[in-house]
Amino acid sequence: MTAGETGRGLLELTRPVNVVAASVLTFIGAFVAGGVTEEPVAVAAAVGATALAVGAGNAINDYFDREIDRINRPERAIPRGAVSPRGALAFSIVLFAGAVVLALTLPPLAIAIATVNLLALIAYTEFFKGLPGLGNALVAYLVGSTFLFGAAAVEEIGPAVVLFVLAAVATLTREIIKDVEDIEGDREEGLNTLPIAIGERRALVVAAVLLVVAVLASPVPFLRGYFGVPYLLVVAPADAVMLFAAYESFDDPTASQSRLKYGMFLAALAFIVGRGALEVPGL
Ligand SMILES: CC(C)=CCC/C(C)=C/CC/C(C)=C/CC/C(C)=C/COC[C@H](O)COP(=O)(O)O
Ligand SMILES: CC(C)=CCC/C(C)=C/CC/C(C)=C/CC/C(C)=C/COP(=O)(O)OP(=O)(O)O
Ligand SMILES: [Mg+2]
Repeated sequence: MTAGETGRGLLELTRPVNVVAASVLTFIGAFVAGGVTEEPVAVAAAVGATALAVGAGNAINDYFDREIDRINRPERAIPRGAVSPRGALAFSIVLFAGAVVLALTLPPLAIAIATVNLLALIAYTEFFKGLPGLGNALVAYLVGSTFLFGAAAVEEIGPAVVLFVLAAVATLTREIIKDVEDIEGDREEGLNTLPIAIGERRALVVAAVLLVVAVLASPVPFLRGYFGVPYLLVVAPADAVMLFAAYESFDDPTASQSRLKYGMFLAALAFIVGRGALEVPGL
């Protein structure tokens, strides 16, 4: 294995797309709270802590999942031999340490959120992933919490709570669909995920109902005055993509979970556009 292949493997372990996306969510939390210009250093520290924590969480997840991934995802860095399990664990520990250092520079509520999240990231795979729905709910909380974390960094949590709920419910939907996709490997490993516990179709119905609830609630940030009218113009197509993905999940969970992720990214853009529109007179 060359140094370049190992380096690429380590980068891959972090799931850089998720690292960037989660970091953007933390920024949005601070942006919606109106604190980016007043507290740029705190916002940068919160975004950095999120990036390092998500990278660490993904790396330690692949370390703990290395046997499942030999079945479900043999192309991943550890099963294909690009990174050793011990190397992945050491890399994760370094990233976790960096997240702690940055989080400790933040206000008490942000430190509290980071403490819960870092412990949850370490505990997720070993203790929660195999519990029907609980593992999914923990990942959903983690994703939604990024908005709270960014808002807590600038000490104005209010508007982020609605975004927390929307992101958590949409992520819960996607996590359930991902478990349907991974059901064979999870079953081999003795994990009692929701699709294994209640059946694939029932799990997909639960996922679809959750998403419909989130979509119906998606106008709330506009109704509460957190976002301007342009928010509705961007969240509407995002809602349509996510609803189609939920419908698609019954036939093709792989395509569905991927499309759902893009719909959620578009919804995150709607949050940025919606809050930015309030700064533009007349919008
Ligand atoms: C209805 C409505 C308006 C919903 C809002 C949806 C929203 C803004 C969701 C945020 C989701 C998002 C952009 C998450 C960031 C990416 C991330 C950290 C995902 C969580 O990763 C866990 C996942 O299981 C990893 O698997 P994979 O993504 O396949 O690598
Ligand atoms: C704000 C702070 C301090 C932290 C943010 C924490 C966040 C946003 C975490 C995002 C969610 C995350 C990275 C969870 C880690 C565990 C993980 C990758 C769960 C999904 O993995 P599996 O259920 O094993 O499925 P796959 O590995 O096939 O994706
Ligand atoms: Mg995994």
